[in-house]
Amino acid sequence: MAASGENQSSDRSLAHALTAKTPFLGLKLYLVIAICCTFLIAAVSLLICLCLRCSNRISKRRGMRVKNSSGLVPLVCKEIIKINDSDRHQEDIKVSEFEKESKAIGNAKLGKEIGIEIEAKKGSSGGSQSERSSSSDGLNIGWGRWYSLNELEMATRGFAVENVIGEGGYGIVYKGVLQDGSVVAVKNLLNNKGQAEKEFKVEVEAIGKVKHKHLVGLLGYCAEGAKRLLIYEYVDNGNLEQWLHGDVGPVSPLTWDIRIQIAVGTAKGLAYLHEGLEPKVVHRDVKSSNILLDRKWNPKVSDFGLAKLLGAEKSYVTTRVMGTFGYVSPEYASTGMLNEGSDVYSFGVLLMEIITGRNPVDYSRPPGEMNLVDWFKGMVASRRGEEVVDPLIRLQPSPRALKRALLVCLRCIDLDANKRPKMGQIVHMLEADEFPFRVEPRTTKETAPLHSHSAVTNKVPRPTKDVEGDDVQRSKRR
Ligand SMILES: Nc1ncnc2c1ncn2[C@@H]1O[C@H](COP(=O)(O)OP(=O)(O)OP(=O)(O)O)[C@@H](O)[C@H]1O
Repeated sequence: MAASGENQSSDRSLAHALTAKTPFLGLKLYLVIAICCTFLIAAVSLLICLCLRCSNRISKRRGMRVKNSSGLVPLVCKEIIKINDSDRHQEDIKVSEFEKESKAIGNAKLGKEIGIEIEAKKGSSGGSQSERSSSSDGLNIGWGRWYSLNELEMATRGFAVENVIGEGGYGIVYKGVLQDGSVVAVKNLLNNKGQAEKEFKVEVEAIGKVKHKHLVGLLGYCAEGAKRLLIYEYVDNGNLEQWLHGDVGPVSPLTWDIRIQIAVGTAKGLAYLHEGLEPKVVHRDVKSSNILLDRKWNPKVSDFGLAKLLGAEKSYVTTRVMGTFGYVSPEYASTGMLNEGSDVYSFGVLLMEIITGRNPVDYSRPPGEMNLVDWFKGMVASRRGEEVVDPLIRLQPSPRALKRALLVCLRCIDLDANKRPKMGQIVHMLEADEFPFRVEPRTTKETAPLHSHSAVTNKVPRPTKDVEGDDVQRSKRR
């Protein structure tokens, strides 16, 4: 009884204490306790949430490391190192532009590869410094790889003067030997902010994926700090300009057949850029110093720095006029309107240069001969076509072969860009024995003299399907 009385009195005093007012805002004790408990629960929940997010991030990072260690995607690119959280929003914008670009490029494989690169860019911003520096060496980037500056310095013996192969408008080109013994050409782009970097981006993104036996392959690039370098396959026999205009002695090693082989290979490389890619690529700087040669005189078109991607739906793009004096088509020079017809014109000038051994513009010649195109047209118009052949060619071409080559030149430089043949047609024209002769009346046409451009194109049948297309094959078989 006494015990139960004690219990009752302690319950009463507890209830009294709980309902008693506290100094905290005059609230009753049980209310204060309830508020404290709520705060505590909220704080604990918040803490648990934070821990969960943290562990999620760690496991994501681990997952990425595993993926990267398989070599599927590069962990980071040096360019990405500079990205910090404050740049994050900016970077997201860049990535979406990048995505747009990859869509514009249109090539499914290319888009996929760029997609991988975007993933790598997005994921890399959280990587540690040690991860970044260790992963920058020799990473596969789908079409090529990133090279470290250190690796290139070793390859070129510290960019030694003795390793310089040449110098172009955008930088110095060095010969380099990589650690695995492979020889490369390293183009060290001038640190000229606007242009060089722009060229760099165009080349890297657009040309890296382009592989063709008559195009100089881009193997990869290096971007460290302000340095921008492009690494190309090394082509070991100089460029066409050196062989045409250099001191080769009284007889050129470039025979007529070799010259035509060079012209055909070049045309094939350009045809691939214009017709084999979607969207097409216009080279914009077709000229003899951009035709590299191997020991068997196989040509490789180089220097895609000026390349501009054309959207499939566009027939031309308007852009700032670039290219090299003497090779630029009149409509491109005057309006800046560029399409593959401009490359065809430049190819026509290049073919004239190959045939004649003359520079497109040569101020050391008499006034009437300074401009190759004008002189050439004049010579053909006055039926002196045989006289335009390079005097350093010992064995003259047959009249038939010469006529074919001269006619291709004239077709390429047609002032009406729409009338110029496509590069693919040019390949056929240069290779087809029948061109520009019909199969039957060959004997009579063969002896016909060459006339001026317009006269020739009127008299001789234009290379329609009969000459350029399937029918060529048929007539050959016949
Ligand atoms: N992949 C390569 N392999 C071997 N030599 C090369 C290679 N790329 C360039 N060269 C050499 O380096 C020289 C400079 O090349 P680059 O493309 O920079 O300039 P360019 O074509 O002479 O002039 P521009 O910049 O006006 O087009 C070329 O003349 C060429 O002989």
